Amino acid sequence: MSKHHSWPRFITLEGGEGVGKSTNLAAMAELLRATGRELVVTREPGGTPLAETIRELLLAPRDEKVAPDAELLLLFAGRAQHWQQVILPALQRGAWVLCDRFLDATYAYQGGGRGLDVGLIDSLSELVLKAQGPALTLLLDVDVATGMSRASERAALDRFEQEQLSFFERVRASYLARAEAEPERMKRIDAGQALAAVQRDVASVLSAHIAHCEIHHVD
Ligand SMILES: Nc1ncnc2c1ncn2[C@@H]1O[C@H](COP(=O)(O)OP(=O)(O)OP(=O)(O)O)[C@@H](O)[C@H]1O
Ligand SMILES: Cc1cn([C@H]2C[C@H](O)[C@@H](COP(=O)(O)O)O2)c(=O)[nH]c1=O
Repeated sequence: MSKHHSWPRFITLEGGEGVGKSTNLAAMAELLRATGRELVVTREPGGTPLAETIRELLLAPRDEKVAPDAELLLLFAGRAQHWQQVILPALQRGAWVLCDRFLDATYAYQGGGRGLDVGLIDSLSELVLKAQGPALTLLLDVDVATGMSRASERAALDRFEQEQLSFFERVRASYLARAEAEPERMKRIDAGQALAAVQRDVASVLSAHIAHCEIHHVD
């Protein structure tokens, strides 16, 4: 395996369903824009026209059972396109990239939730990302019942949101295990707090990271 490279200006936001990612993304973007650098805000699955088409395929509820391997390959097809066309060029020209979900979601949903072999995810990740990834990941974490009740306030549930609670318990456990294994990169935020407290914690972690990048003049 190649040596891992973390891009300091690549930041990802993760968590289960209804944890408040969309709600917190705008304030995060504002903090990053205040640095005066270019900011690219993007998401996975998606982030390019082709990858957004793949997102539609992945999220649409359907009668046909989707094979977990097929789901995984579709995710990585979209990720390859997104990485090569959007994320990597932005990082190379010195921009911040703020991405709503990335590789950790695959370990959590396809590894934890679907029970796919983690070695398979490692291999696809190596192929597509060549051991590159974010220097900072914020994990918004709340108990599954709270997250699902927040998510279900929306009009229609997508194919993932229609899964059983036990699926989301495995997703959450997998996210938490990753945060515990990589505490420097992946910061858990208690998303069960009132929104103002969540936003304060998010801003504190992000501001510390921005200050670190500025002090150390990272490129
Ligand atoms: N800390 C909070 N306390 C109470 N409600 C919240 C909190 N954070 C977000 N919400 C509410 O929960 C709902 C879901 O939030 P949001 O859409 O930001 O979640 P999400 O993580 O983006 O969801 P998904 O990933 O499923 O799209 C929204 O109605 C939002 O206003
Ligand atoms: C990147 C990624 C995403 N998913 C799932 C997780 C969510 O249910 C949907 C995306 O929708 P949201 O608007 O971001 O909540 O896709 C996944 O299973 N694996 C992944 O790698």
